[in-house]
Amino acid sequence: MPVSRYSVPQFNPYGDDSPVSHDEHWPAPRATAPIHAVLSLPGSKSLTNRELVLSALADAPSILRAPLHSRDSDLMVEALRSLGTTIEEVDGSGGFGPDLRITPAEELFGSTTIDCGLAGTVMRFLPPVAALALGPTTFDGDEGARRRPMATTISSLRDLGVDIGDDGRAALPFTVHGSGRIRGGSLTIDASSSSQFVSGLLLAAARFDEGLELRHHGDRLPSLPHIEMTLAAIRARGVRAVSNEPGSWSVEPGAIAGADVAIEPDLSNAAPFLAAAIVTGGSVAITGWPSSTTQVGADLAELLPLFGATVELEGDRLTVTAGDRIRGVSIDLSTGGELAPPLVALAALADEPSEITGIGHIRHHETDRLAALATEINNLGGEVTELPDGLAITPRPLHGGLWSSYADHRMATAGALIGLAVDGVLVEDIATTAKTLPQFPELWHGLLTAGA
Ligand SMILES: O=C(O)C1=C[C@@H](OP(=O)(O)O)[C@@H](O)[C@H](O)C1
Ligand SMILES: C=C(OP(=O)(O)O)C(=O)O
Repeated sequence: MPVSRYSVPQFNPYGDDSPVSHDEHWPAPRATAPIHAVLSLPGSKSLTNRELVLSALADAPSILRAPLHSRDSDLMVEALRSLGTTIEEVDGSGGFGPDLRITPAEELFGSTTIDCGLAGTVMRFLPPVAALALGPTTFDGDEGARRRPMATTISSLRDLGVDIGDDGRAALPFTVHGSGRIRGGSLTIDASSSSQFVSGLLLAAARFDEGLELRHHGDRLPSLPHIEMTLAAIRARGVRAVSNEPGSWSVEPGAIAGADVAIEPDLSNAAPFLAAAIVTGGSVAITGWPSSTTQVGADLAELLPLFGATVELEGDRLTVTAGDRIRGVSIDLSTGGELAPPLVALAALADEPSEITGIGHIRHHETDRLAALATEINNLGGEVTELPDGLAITPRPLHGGLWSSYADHRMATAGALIGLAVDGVLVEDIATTAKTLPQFPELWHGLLTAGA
């Protein structure tokens, strides 16, 4: 499988030609004055990977403008190419790499192995696509990917009549023996550990003979806005896709249209940058902020004021300005669990205790994020306690030390955020930010030099 220019081994966060090892310890820059910066960010991972899948399943070519180019999106591109989709780079309309032209295959072919890396969107969105291909497709990924829940993807495809072998495994690696079609119909699944189980089925469902009536049965359903994002992306391609009642969705069978889609900036990746304003007593503005969006990162406009900040949206520029103190918060973050790492780091720097709950499912993200955040903040002198579905954070004076990233991009950026306020924080494996934002170290250094 070709290694793309954004893949981790070749990614150098320092901007020169020397190779960067995952073992290198990155001295997190310490802010000595309030940050005042304006920046723009690359495209959304969640939107890019949905649009890539829908484009591959469409009945005509598509163009993605300003898509994300990162490890997760490159893995998706390579996987779809290996199933027969043509994906070409064309002149870029954004500042972060080329646009993409996607020409669907006449017929998708398996007989391939897909490297999922650590990308939830690749491992949960592509098995249904592989079932629509002819021939076997083996899915595998990083060591950490083999620990992520896959049982619902596997059992749901089996319930739809797809052959996934039977070695008793409910995790990567596994092989989908695609027959080129899925009958579809009614299906009940347990998506309590990830909304991606729902999104993966819905994205392919218009290509099932009978479409899909999908129902969730389980004690909770995290990340609902991501399911709304999936439905909106499908509808924008001319397919009827609705949620009839909470926890139930239907997609009618039919052609998925080709489209010309502008990908919004990644608003979840905006979180550490906006939080940097609060940590340093300054202000940070992000340009290209959409006026309406399905991205859960838009909730930062309501979440950051809870920490005492002011948020203003003027045109396409969202500005966060620090208050005179960092307040503690009590938040249920079940809809936006991917925002937890930067918000927990912010809470560790507040002047009163916080509780962030509703996020038991983030134990199944890139790493067990509840354990990882508690361990790393406590190693620096903090007091964070794990709750069954969240964290209790009591701010303590923090000291420098090594911050482990656990191959988790959001752990690495949370360490950088703490390092702004604490001397001597060394972030292990900053290169892991290439999962969704290869430019992170460069943009972060840019924050500190802005206006200097
Ligand atoms: O569908 C998506 O693009 C995503 C869904 C969410 O997953 P979970 O439901 O597993 O939290 C989110 O946390 C992840 O970063 C991206
Ligand atoms: C949970 C995340 O990623 P994934 O898409 O791999 O699930 C994330 O980006 O925070």
